[in-house]
Amino acid sequence: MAVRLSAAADYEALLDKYDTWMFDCDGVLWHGDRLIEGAIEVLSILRQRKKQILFVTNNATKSRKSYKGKFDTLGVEAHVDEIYGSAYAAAVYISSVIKLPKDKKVYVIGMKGMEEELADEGVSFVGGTDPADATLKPFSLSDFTLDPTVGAVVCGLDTAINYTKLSKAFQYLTRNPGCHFLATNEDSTYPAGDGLLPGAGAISAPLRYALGKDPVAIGKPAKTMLDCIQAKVHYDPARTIMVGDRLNTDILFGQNGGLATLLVLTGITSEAEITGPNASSIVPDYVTSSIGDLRTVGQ
Ligand SMILES: O=C(O)[C@H](O)[C@H](O)COP(=O)(O)O
Repeated sequence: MAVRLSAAADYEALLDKYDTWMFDCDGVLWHGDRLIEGAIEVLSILRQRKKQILFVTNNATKSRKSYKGKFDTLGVEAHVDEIYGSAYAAAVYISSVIKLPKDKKVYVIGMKGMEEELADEGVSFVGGTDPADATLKPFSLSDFTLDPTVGAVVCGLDTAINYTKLSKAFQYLTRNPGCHFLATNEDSTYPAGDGLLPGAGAISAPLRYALGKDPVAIGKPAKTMLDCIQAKVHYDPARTIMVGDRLNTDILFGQNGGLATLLVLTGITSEAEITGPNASSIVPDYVTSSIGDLRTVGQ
């Protein structure tokens, strides 16, 4: 049963209990480019209390460096080595887990952030934001030249997705022997501004349906993301809390990593999913309405 936080003493107790605070971004700290009320103040209180802060996002559209730019624009203090995105995790997975040979490339369905993280890991890639793949003319196999050096396809959120990209990815995954099928994350939707938009999971869905197989998913809730963080940062799981808005990614990620979990109701998960007859089997340790509620603790 989740503990519903409400009194200042509840939040004060959480601050005493946990030294490392991992924050999801979309739906917890902001919606699109709109900060959630109180987010800046709470992060400032945590820093004043000398807490370790990490940002753990499934959004693969930005690299760690470009995410730092978003934090700066929004006036949120953040340092690049505190930011862990699924594009970074996917690039590390390809270079350090799969150990894709240097003469092999990755076909990218995704945006600049994925390309920047692959480049930072020294991984060659094609596709992505290449204008040649942005064409909206009907895809024809006779116009397509298979690149035999493509050894992996990585699929992330791509707001310029089209039939050409899906068809090229399908060719590589069915005609290049041993070609890896990877997804940065599998979020079905994400909160943007005043509503929801299809997430990365909705981008890879056509490929998994056409192929009849699932990709290896890198982001939350997979432990791969936590492995990337543990390779860079020391933290004590017993004194670490994951703050998220989605049960099947953020909260499950925390549980898979042996972390405490705090669900906020400013993003994807609604009250009906945690109480009543249709409540999810994924039960967070704590629930509060918004991250802004923690402002009630003394500065
Ligand atoms: O890829 C997506 O679907 C979205 O960018 C993702 O859902 C947002 O990631 P979050 O910051 O909530 O982990």
